Amino acid sequence: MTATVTLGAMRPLEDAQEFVLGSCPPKPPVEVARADASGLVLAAAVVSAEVVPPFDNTAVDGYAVRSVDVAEVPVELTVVGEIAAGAAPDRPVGPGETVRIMTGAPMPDGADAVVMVEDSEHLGTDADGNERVRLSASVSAGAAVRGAGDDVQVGDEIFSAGVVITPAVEAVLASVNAQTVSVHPRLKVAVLSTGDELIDDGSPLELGQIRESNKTMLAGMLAESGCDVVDLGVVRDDEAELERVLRSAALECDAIVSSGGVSMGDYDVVKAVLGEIADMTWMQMAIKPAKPFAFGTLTRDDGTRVPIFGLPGNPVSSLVSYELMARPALRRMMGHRRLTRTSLVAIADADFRRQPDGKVHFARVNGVFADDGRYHVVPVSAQGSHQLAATASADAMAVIPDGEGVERNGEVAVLMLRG
Ligand SMILES: Nc1nc2c(c(=O)[nH]1)N[C@H]1C(S)=C(S)[C@@H](COP(=O)(O)OP(=O)(O)OC[C@H]3O[C@@H](n4cnc5c(N)ncnc54)[C@H](O)[C@@H]3O)O[C@H]1N2
Ligand code: MOO
Repeated sequence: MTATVTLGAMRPLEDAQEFVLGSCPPKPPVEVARADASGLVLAAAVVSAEVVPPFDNTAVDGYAVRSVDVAEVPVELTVVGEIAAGAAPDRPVGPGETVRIMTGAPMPDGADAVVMVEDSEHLGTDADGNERVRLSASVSAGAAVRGAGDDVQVGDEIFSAGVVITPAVEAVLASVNAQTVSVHPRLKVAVLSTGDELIDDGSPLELGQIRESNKTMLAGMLAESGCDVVDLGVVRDDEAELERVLRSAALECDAIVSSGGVSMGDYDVVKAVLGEIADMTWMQMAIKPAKPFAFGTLTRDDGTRVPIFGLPGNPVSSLVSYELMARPALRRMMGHRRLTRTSLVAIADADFRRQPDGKVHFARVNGVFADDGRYHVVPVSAQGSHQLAATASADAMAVIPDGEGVERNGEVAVLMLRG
């Protein structure tokens, strides 16, 4: 395989994103049990085979009545039975009669409305042994009755392809007895970090060593994106070992995310190995941070192309690169229609000064929705690409176009990082 090295010219972000998305098509649909589908994206519309609610039922606890019997109130009626939720009525309601009924219970024949229990007074048993109640509210036909099918009818297309299976969607699927659904499968994504300087076993650091942190972050971000994560650990600077790990990950996983080794280092094991076994493009993107980025595919024997995202090693750059490059692509593979984070126009509560350098800057910010209804942002305290401590609690990234920056009180586009 040959590696394409883009030197000199920086690639516009949108161009790089389009290039990556083009190699990350949605995974073919699979039929899965509803219980395993939470968070996944429907690949086909769901048409209901059942009605919801399945029968006319009461919306309140009270007395099922014939509405004509309560046209004039107060009125006394004979209580001829009781229907709890889950029970079936065993007799109709005749003139002058009522049935005590609990929320959700089926309406008995004859009754066409329900008087709330708050509007009743239990009178006890009369001389003939009949239980009597006085009702003080007049209700019209249909009052407090939830008709069969007034939520979902047989044949309704309740969800279209592309809908995300949230807990509420899952509940509706349960309510119409959809036992399986056609979805884009959950992605299994391998994550690794590379470099002999990385220590992840808690041992004391020697000069030159640092603690591994990117993989910890990326594994969490992948899980947050709805992927199953396969942690490949820290792979040492050993070509044979890295090749073995990557090849085996490509057999088992739908995508691979690595951090480190994508910049200009004289000799880099990641570059050497990926250049050998995958079809990689090494880019310098016109953004800061996260300028260096690599993307490619490793082709399995069966022809499946497994995307590989080579994120930069600097921790903040790794985070930004994941957000801008890997997350949208992985979401596309999982069938999501909306690939990017929520964006909005915010008010800069501080100067966002910068110098022209041909790049779009992504400043990490904290923000609040203020009383004026606008989102107000200030930069986090440190903006270096090695200063993850400041970025970790950022709410959003402010997009500062090439130029002199944005002045305090000016408008600035932001990409939300959470929520
Ligand atoms: N001559 C140039 N040097 C650099 C350039 C450039 O354009 N020309 N770009 C800089 C930029 S921008 C970035 S970002 C970094 C990207 O470097 P690499 O992706 O090659 O990553 P490394 O060199 O391996 O590491 C960079 C930095 O990050 C630390 N790191 C790496 N992995 C981890 C990890 N898993 N956990 C925590 N920290 C990690 C590593 O120790 C380095 O400090 O290149 C610039 N250089
Ligand atoms: O991507 Mo580097 O992002 O500017 O530190």
